[in-house]
Amino acid sequence: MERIDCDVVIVGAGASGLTAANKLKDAGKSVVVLEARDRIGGRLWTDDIDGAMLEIGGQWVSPDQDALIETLDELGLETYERYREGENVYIAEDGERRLFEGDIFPVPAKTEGEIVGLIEKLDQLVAEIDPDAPWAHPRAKELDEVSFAEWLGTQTDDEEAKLNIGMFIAGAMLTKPAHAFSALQALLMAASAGSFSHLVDADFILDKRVVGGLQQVPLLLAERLGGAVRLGQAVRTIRWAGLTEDGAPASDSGVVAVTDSLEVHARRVIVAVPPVLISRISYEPPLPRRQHQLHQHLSMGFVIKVHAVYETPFWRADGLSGTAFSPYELCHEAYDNTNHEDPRGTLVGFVSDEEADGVFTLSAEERKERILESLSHYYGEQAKHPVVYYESDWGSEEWTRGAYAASFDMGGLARYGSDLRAPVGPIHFSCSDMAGKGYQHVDGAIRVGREVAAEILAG
Ligand SMILES: Cc1cc2nc3c(=O)[nH]c(=O)nc-3n(C[C@H](O)[C@H](O)[C@H](O)COP(=O)(O)OP(=O)(O)OC[C@H]3O[C@@H](n4cnc5c(N)ncnc54)[C@H](O)[C@@H]3O)c2cc1C
Repeated sequence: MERIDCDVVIVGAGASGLTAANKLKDAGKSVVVLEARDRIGGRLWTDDIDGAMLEIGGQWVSPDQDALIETLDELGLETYERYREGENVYIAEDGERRLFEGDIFPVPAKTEGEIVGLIEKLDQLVAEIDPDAPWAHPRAKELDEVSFAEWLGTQTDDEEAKLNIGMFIAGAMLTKPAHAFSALQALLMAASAGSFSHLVDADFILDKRVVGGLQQVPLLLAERLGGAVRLGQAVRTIRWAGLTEDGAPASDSGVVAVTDSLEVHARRVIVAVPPVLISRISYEPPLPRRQHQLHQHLSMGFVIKVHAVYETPFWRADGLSGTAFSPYELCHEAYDNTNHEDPRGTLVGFVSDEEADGVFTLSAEERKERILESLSHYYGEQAKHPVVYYESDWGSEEWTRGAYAASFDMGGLARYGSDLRAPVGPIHFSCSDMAGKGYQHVDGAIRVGREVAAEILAG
């Protein structure tokens, strides 16, 4: 077994762990980053699939994400705007295809009124929520005990309004059905992006992409660490001294992170993995009861990101922006995802939660057919014939287990949220799925990485 000694060992070479590692290194600390996969980046993964550059994981940057934007500037990365000229498509319950401009879907006037009213109501509630402490809201417990679907039902009986508003958080963000998470969890999701209106505004939330791909962020962050990142090193065990009865570290002997071939001895460890994977590591002695409990109340959402590349962005010639929504379609949202200066056109569509479960019961061929059929409802027959087709399936990725990120079950956020990021002796936690601002996004991963590094430097 090879032994390495350093100040801080970081488990996970995603954006969060690598940000923390860079901040610590810049402050003069020695760091080692242990990564289970044979690549850097975690949920950021830009790859060549059949000759097309695809963003298999995260890709969009919105204007409020200042931690990510600062990092892009520091790394010298350029951004470009998502194509958005022309009309958007909405498909109604009866299958009618309607074109529209702006954010509000072309629905009957009564439904439109309900949608506008719900957005206003949600914006007001979201303004009361501190994304770093949603559990501190005076009605946190009450809002965490009602599902978002039920809460919507208390506001309106207009089914189409409920489905559309639900979609912005359920299918499009937490990627769980609206009955599976609380109203408080929905408010956190919106508060983390600044307002509910921001989530409704595709031009805001899906504003820019990075030339050459967003995986360059973790790749360049890793490069700055020299040889400190070790790939193919799944951390199996973390040894530490435990806590005394009053919660203080039992000794200052530090930690040992153990993989199949390495032992890294350090003063502190940052476990920078999705929270659902924290308990995949054995802790000797075990983590306290509170962590044992809280880690069982988080789960990953599930979405298939579908990439379809065509010889040309044919929809543009039809006057379409590529932006398309329908709560009644298998692909509930889809966009023009053409790469910077690429003559070929790319569409990206999303199949979420129970719809994703459903299509994974089909053969790969049938699934592709169903998904392309859905895209063709938005863009016409040509959508059925891509030259490259790919489904990002993060549910099958052992070191992620879902997409986009983790959220609490009903009641879990108010009950456990405040302890999610609390360090346990020399063990610290960092991940986008623990962020307030930028929650579930790269921006949040960077923010938490910075904060955990500062916490260690201050201690
Ligand atoms: C399909 C998809 C689309 C997305 N779209 C966007 C988007 O457009 N914009 C946006 O901002 N965000 C998006 N996201 C979310 C964003 O990618 C993540 O929030 C962010 O990358 C998470 O970074 P992280 O470092 O917190 O975690 P991760 O990237 O998950 O990194 C954790 C790392 O830990 C490693 N690991 C796990 N267990 C161990 C272990 N025991 N030992 C060693 N290593 C371990 C993993 O392999 C991984 O590399 C998307 C995510 C997905 C999946």
